Amino acid sequence: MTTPAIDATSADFARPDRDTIERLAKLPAANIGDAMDRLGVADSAIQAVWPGAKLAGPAFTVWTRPGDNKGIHAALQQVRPGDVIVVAGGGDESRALLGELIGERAINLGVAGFVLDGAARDAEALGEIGMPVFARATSPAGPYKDGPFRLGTAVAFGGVPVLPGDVIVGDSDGVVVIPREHAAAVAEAAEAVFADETNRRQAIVAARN
Ligand SMILES: O=C([O-])CC(=O)C(=O)O
Ligand SMILES: [Mg+2]
Repeated sequence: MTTPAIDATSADFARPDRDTIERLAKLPAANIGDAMDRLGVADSAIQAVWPGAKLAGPAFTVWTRPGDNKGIHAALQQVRPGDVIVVAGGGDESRALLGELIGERAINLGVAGFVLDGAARDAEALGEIGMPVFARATSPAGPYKDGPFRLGTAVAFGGVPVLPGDVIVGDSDGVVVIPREHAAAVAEAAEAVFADETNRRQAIVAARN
């Protein structure tokens, strides 16, 4: 049996409103995780591949055979500006799923960044062009380009379920996933965590002698 490799409707999923995404983008991933009962935090092995990389946006999901990036090329045909491409790559660290060439194409399309349950390469160049990429590893080894893949399905990413349109936030601590239907409530709760921690920190600093 064969199943279709590309779901033509995969870009049509609902996304949270921009205001909610912008509020989440301003918050530390740690505060967002705390606001979700410490759930929704992807495996901490998945980290920014260049220092200072940050991203926030709705998930465009890709499931791929480990080490194969045909699905990422297909996703670039359908992705919308502001989306984060979420690649469930089976945790494979042996082949880089993307590098600076895909990064440059993503800039042309307004993609907010990539989170990979897999590896990346060209990390320094990705930093120079400012394309945020989070990955489990870096490797100079290139990807296969044969498929199979799926776009726009539910995936498991770093041990966390991700549906298309869920919000992905990544910063220097790692990656969190916010369910789309809870995004506004989580933004509000995480803002409260941030305000509380800011106050507590100021009190700690004020007590310093
Ligand atoms: O060759 C590839 O497909 C991955 C890569 O290094 C790039 O996108 O620059
Ligand atoms: Mg390259």
